[in-house]
Amino acid sequence: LYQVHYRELFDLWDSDDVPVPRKELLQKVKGVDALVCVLTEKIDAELLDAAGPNLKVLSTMSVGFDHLSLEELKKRGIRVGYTPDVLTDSVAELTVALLLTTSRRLIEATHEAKTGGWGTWRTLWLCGYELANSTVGILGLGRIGVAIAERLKPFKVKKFIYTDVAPRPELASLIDAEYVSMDELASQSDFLTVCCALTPETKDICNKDLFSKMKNTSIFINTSRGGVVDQEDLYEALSSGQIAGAGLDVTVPEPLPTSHPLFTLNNCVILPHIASASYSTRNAMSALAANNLLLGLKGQPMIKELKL
Ligand SMILES: O=C(O)[C@H](O)CO
Repeated sequence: LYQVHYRELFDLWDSDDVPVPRKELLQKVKGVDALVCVLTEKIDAELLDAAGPNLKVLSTMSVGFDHLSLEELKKRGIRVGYTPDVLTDSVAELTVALLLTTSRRLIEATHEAKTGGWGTWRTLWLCGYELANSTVGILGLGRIGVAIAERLKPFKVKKFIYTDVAPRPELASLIDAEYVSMDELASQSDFLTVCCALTPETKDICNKDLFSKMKNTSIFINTSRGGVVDQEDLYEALSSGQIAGAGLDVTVPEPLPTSHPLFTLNNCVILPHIASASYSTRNAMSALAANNLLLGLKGQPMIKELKL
């Protein structure tokens, strides 16, 4: 009985291997009151039209919301829940792991050890860059940027700097970070980590112009969204030695085709968008997404709701 009831009330795409095919989603969404989605689903006018006027609540299991057409949602009076905060620790932890993997060349090193490249101990072999006495730059200071800096501080970082649309003194004071211009961020950072959301303003913000101002000993890290980086410019900067290395957890597109030129570079570490992928965080994200949805359906304030 429970199952029959359940099936009448819910429709679940029960596969973690492939996203729901768009055609199927457009059919199944028809007439629903509420929808939970992840970042692989584009929630745009076409989908909202297919859902129709019953749809009152959308809950995305993500902190990012660049897959949602906020304007279209607002126009239709649809409330939107999302999942900030619960993933901050996991994303910050992975960012530190990716930074160290890139700067200390761990992927190259394990490859050499496994494939016979490990000869005698050599003075400059596989040397990288260390955090001690470095300047770490944060592009877009929010909860995640602060959490990354808090984790990096014990590595004896000398200075934290950040840029954003405007100074964020409250957050910056938590990590003693100095507000600088974009140009200063580029030229002073030994490690530059991107933590901003993808918006029309930040699209391709990490481009030739930024890379050309960076030191050729600096490491670029992105765990936000691939769209903030001009990947052709990044390839150029990495292959010409303009910058020392890059660690990316996000790309355009995702998955990044295995034939992509960035995969040919030893100084580029690419992860498949796993920053929040810990069991506890994904559980917390899904519980928050479900609770946001239920509260929205009851007409109550969601735990985490986007202001449209
Ligand atoms: O937006 C998000 O939530 C991350 O990219 C995936 O956890």
